[in-house]
Order: sequence, then structure tokens, then C-alpha cells
Amino acid sequence: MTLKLTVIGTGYLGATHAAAMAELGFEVLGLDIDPAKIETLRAGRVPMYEPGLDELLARHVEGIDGSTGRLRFTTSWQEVADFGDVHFVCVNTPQKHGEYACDMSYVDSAIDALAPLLTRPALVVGKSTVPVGSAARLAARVAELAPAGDAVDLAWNPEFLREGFAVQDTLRPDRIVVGVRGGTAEKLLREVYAKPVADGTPFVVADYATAELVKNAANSFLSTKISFINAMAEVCEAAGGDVVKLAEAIGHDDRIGRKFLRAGIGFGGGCLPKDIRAFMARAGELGADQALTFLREVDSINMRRRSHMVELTREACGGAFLGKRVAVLGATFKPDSDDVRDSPALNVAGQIHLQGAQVTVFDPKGMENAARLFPTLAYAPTALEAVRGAHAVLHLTEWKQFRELDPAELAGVAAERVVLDGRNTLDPQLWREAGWTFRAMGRPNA
Ligand SMILES: NC(=O)c1ccc[n+]([C@@H]2O[C@H](COP(=O)([O-])OP(=O)(O)OC[C@H]3O[C@@H](n4cnc5c(N)ncnc54)[C@H](O)[C@@H]3O)[C@@H](O)[C@H]2O)c1
Ligand SMILES: O=c1ccn([C@@H]2O[C@H](COP(=O)(O)OP(=O)(O)O[C@H]3O[C@H](CO)[C@@H](O)[C@H](O)[C@H]3O)[C@@H](O)[C@H]2O)c(=O)[nH]1
Repeated sequence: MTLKLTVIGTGYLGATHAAAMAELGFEVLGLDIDPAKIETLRAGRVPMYEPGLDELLARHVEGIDGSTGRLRFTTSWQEVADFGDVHFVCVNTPQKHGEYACDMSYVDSAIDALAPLLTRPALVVGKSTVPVGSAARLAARVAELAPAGDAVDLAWNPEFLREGFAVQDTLRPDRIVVGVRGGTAEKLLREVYAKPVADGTPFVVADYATAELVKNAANSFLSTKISFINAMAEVCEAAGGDVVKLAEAIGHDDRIGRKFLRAGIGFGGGCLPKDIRAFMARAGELGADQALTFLREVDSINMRRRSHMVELTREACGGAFLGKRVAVLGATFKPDSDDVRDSPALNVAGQIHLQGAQVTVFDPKGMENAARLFPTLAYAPTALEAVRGAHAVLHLTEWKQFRELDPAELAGVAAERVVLDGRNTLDPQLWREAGWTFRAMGRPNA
């Protein structure tokens, strides 16, 4: 008999995971505490922007014409407990207000809602990113609360998907990591992931602590790589070097590799910044804080990139923001997403606005989320409208369509032809030929 799966928390991770599991052939029931999100999903619509996810939902959501009907959504915990053999927990684990530590309250309340209803054998599988030690603590909590007792087990199966590539990363991940206490959980998870494993995806079985730490380590490494190249950008700026050329040259060494060496205004999003902070906080609790002091530097190099962009813009505006208009191209933390959580672009836009400039933002997909978070910024319906009357143009999220803009057309509407490329993806020559003063980050002579 095919396993029945539930997915608890249907945000960026959970909605994608639920749809991908239906695509793999399972019957899936998704639950969220946000009834509006559940209504949207039930109608076969995606509550956020994630390329390819709408097609997947249309193919599987029950009640959609021609769908397999394998994917359903609910707000009922009882329905979830009755339905599932395997329950994936995909709720948010944000940074605590005013602290580095992870806020585990959403995971805790999901476990507390589900476990008392588990009256038959089941496996609870955590996918959220959590501090090491959480799985062991939650396994004890499940054992305490579940009426089925030992017949309910817990595993931790961290997720490595990237927004913008979430569907392909879930269906064909680089690796699957499972933290388990015994063979039954491993067997069930091998059944769930049989297809990607048959296609060659490595399946790594570990204890709870190691599985949790793999996720913390992976995001720490990625953050470090970005801050490393941004530190090189600072030195390039001081010495007159070109960080883009430098990254290309060191990347030819296979041991270093070319990926994740794009210098600019740094990393943001709902994952890397809060994950390295939570990792430092947890290491501190464990008495291992010295091991991760370098992450403090990774974080501060990253945050410095944002203030550096503010200073470059001030310079471009003749030393003061008052009475100046600044156009910001990009609001999301990365392209191909509508996610504005801890977005470097919006952070820079907000700082400049607070210091007196009139800031107008355009983003292909992130406008609604941005306006909710930063209602005092102005928003334009197109890049051209954002640039109209601007004294400086900032390119802060590397959407493909910004590379395709016509600098000559924009030159016709700007008040001053000054562009600052915070992502190092625009073509300096093209802009200069159209009469723009072009400045990039870490490329004084580009
Ligand atoms: N977004 C990513 O790219 C990504 C990738 C890998 C791992 N992660 C991790 O996955 C987790 C979820 O991240 P996300 O980006 O999907 O967050 P999100 O905020 O988009 O989604 C979380 C969802 O959980 C729901 N929720 C909160 N409490 C709940 C509860 N008690 N019961 C049921 N539902 C509840 C929320 O309403 C929301 O819809 C985090 O731990 C994150 O670090 C995220
Ligand atoms: O060379 C680079 C690469 C990325 N970034 C920035 O870094 C941030 C994060 O990018 P990315 O890692 O692609 O996005 P996420 O979707 O947040 O994915 C990260 O966080 C997820 C949540 O934990 C993990 O699952 C993924 O493996 C991990 O890549 C963005 O602001 C990017 O603009 C750079 O500045 N330079």
C-alpha cells in the first residue's frame, strides 16, 4: 500500500514539498494555520511566486479539471492525524526578536497540536531548519504526548532547496539527509524518496545531531563563501582591483569553484542570515561559541555591504540625500522569487529613504510583499517609471529583465545619469555608451 503523507506548514518550503510529493505519486494532505493560504492552495493557486509550482499544483490538487486529485489541503489537525503515515513538519523557524537565537515556538506548537492525536503508527519528520538538539527534545515530547506511544517515531530530514529553483531542487535534490534513531524511520524515508534515490541522489543516514548540523554547516559555508568574496571586493576597492575578474580567476581552481562568488550587496532572505545567527547562539549554549566566532565576521562583512551601498549612493547624490530622487531596481532578496524577508535591496532602499531621499522601487514580482513591509517607500509600475526624474539608479536584485533594460531609453527620463550596480550583473560598457556614469561594487575600474 502506498504511504500517505501530510505536510504541516504550507509556506515556501511546505507548499513545494507537498506538490512535489504528489508528483512522486503519493497521496498528500497539506495543513496550515493560515486559512487564507489553505483556501488559495485548494483553488490550485500558489500563495507566493515560485517558478513551476503553479503547474505542479494544477496537475495534482483535488477538484482541478484533469488533476490526479492526489493533493488536498485542510486546517483540521484531526484530519491530518487520521490520514497520514508520515507527517512532514515544514513550519517557520525565524530569528527571535532582539536575539540571535531561533524561535522554535511554531515547531513546538505544531508538535503539540499533532502528537496528542496520533493513535496509530506514524513517523513525524522535521524538515524545518532547527538548532542542534531539537530533534532529540521533540522526540521525547512526541513520546510523552502520542497515545500510540512507541509506535510513533520522529526523524529529521533537513531541506536544502533554493527559492526560485524549489521545484527542481525538491524533485532532484543534490542529496537527501535523514537523522534517525532506528531502522524503521530509515526504511519509511527510503520509501518516500525511492524515486530521486533511484535517479542517483545520494541518501545520507545520520544521527539526529549530525543531520541537524549538516543543514547549519551548509548554510554557514554558503554565507562564508559570499562574505569571503565581498571581503575581497572591499580590498579590490581600496587597491583598484576588479573583484569580478578575481572571482572568475580563483573559481577556475576546482577546489574553490565558481559558484557563490558573486560580490555585491550581500546575502539576505529568510534563511542564510537568521541561520548563521541561530547557529552561533546554539554553539554558545553548548559552550562551543569560539568555534563559530568567524560567523560573526561573516555577518558583519555582509551587513557592511548594505551600508557601503548607502554611502556610494550618497556620494552619487553629491554628498546629501535631501531633495534627491533615487530609483531602486529590485526589492526581493534574490531574483525569481517574491520573497522580501531580510532583503538587502529593501534594507538599502529603506536606509536611503530614512536619510531624506525620495525612493521609488520597482520589482517584477516582489511589489506587494515590499509595499506591505515598507509602506512609506514609493512604488512604480515599471523600471522606466521608477527611473523617471531620478538622480541615481540602484540595481539591487539581479533579475534577468534588468540586464535587458535599454540604458538609452532610461537615460531619456533620468534627472542624472548615474547608475550603481549592487549585483555586478549589468554590462558597464552598454550603460557608459548610453551616457551613464557607471559604478559597480568592488570594480573601481570596470
Ligand atoms: N524557504 C526556503 O527556501 C527554505 C529552504 C530550506 C529550509 N527552509 C526552512 O523551512 C522552514 C519553513 O520556511 P518557509 O520559508 O517555508 O517559511 P514560511 O513562513 O514561508 O512558511 C511557514 C508556514 O508554516 C505555517 N505555520 C506556522 N506555524 C504553524 C503551525 N503551528 N502549524 C501549522 N502551520 C504553521 C505558516 O502559516 C506558514 O504558512 C524554516 O525552518 C526554514 O528555515 C526554508
Ligand atoms: O554568489 C552569491 C550567491 C548568492 N548571493 C545572495 O545570497 C542570498 C541567498 O541566495 P540563495 O542561497 O541562492 O537563496 P536561498 O533560496 O535563501 O537558499 C539558501 O537558503 C536555503 C534555506 O536554508 C537553503 O535551503 C539553500 O540551500 C541556500 O542556498 C541572496 O540574497 C543572493 O542574492 C550573493 O550575494 N552572491
